[in-house]
This record gives sequence, structure tokens and C-alpha cells, in this order.
Amino acid sequence: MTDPVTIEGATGAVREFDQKRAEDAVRELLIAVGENPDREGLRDTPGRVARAYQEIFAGLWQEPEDVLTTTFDLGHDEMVLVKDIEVTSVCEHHLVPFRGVAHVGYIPSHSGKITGLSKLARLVDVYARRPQVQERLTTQVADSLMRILEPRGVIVVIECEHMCMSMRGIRKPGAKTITSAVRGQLRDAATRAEAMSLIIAR
Ligand SMILES: Nc1nc2c(ncn2[C@@H]2O[C@H](COP(=O)(O)OP(=O)(O)OP(=O)(O)O)[C@@H](O)[C@H]2O)c(=O)[nH]1
Ligand SMILES: [Zn+2]
Repeated sequence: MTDPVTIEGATGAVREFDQKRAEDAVRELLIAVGENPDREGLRDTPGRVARAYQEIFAGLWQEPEDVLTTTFDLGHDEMVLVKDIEVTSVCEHHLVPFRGVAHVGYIPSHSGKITGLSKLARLVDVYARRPQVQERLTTQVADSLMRILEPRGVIVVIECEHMCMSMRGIRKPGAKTITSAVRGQLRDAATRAEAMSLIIAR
């Protein structure tokens, strides 16, 4: 059995993803909106939606330490930046997706402790696969990198379009939200400017 990640404010009411409970909830939702969950096309929908949510929220059962396991001492102590990491998360206010890209950079510790490049993208996924707000997603990626790799600095920039702003509500498709979290030496104006120029270069 997977242990749930302790998230501040969460009830921790279940010890593992509760497929039955999720299916029942989707069935109830279909009834509430005026649909018939027993009609042919919807009969398997609660099960499908529940399985989809299990995947979409898989990060609730993962810790960042689970993915930042591979580290190397390469002696490289200058900036490493992976940009345009596709990110899909779910807004915790409306439970609809927000999508875009994340850029994650860090300056390794003097000993040159670095991680595999794919692990930076995996780290983004751990936090993206939870009910989120973009600001928290951004700071969580930055803070966990600082904690685990102990680098001299970190920069995380995330650019997303929120479906809750495009398919409903204010209905402004195309509006992008940009958030950043900058830690350690990357707060220095020149270093930060270097990182930003790499991020915005196309
Ligand atoms: N700061 C922040 N706000 C978000 C994010 N995702 C969605 N929101 C906002 O959360 C707010 C929720 O506002 P409410 O007034 O409680 O909900 P609402 O009546 O559905 O709001 P509208 O979207 O304006 O119709 C909205 O302004 C959303 O745009 C996010 O990642 N960060
Ligand atoms: Zn929303």
C-alpha cells in the first residue's frame, strides 16, 4: 500500500486512491447536472473518470525524494537549465486543467552535485499531479530542489493557460499566467538576468 503524502490542510481520509468512492461521486455528479448515468454512452464513464483522476492526481502519493534519487558528482558547478518542460496540472478551485511550460534551472553546489535532467521534469510532474494553484506549484518545485540538491541557487518559471479562465467564467482564452520562484545565488541580478535571457530565447 502506498502511503499518502502529508499535505497541509488535507484530511488524509483515505490511505490509497479510493476507486469506488470516486466512481460513486462521478455518478452523482452526472445525475446532478441532469444526465442519466445508466444510458449506454455513460455507463462506463464513472469508472473511466475515476481511473483518469487516479492518474491526474498520482502526485498525491509521491514525494519529491522519490524522483530526485539519481545524483552525480560531476564537478560541474555552473548553471543547468531545462526549459519548455510541458506541464499539465489541475486548478484546485475549479478542478479543470491548467497547461503550459515550466523552466527549471539551478546552480549546483560547489561539490557539483547534480541530478539527471529528466528528474527535473519528473519533479515538476510530482507537484503538477495534485490539485494546485500555479504559485504553489512553482514554489514547491523550487523549494524541494533547494532542500534535496542543496544547490547554490534555483530558478523556476512557469507559464500556463488556465482553462478556468478560458472555457468558463471570464472566458479569456490565450491569457497566460507567469509565476517565478528564485532562490539563493540566482537572486543576484546578473545571474538572474542570465537565466531569464536563456529562458526567453527562442
Ligand atoms: N492565484 C491563483 N488563482 C487561481 C489559480 N487558478 C485559478 N485561480 C483563480 O481562483 C479564483 C477563484 O475565484 P472565486 O471568486 O472564488 O471563484 P469564481 O466565482 O469561479 O471566479 P471566476 O473564475 O472569476 O468566475 C479565480 O479568480 C481564478 O482565476 C491559480 O493557480 N492561482
Ligand atoms: Zn480555476
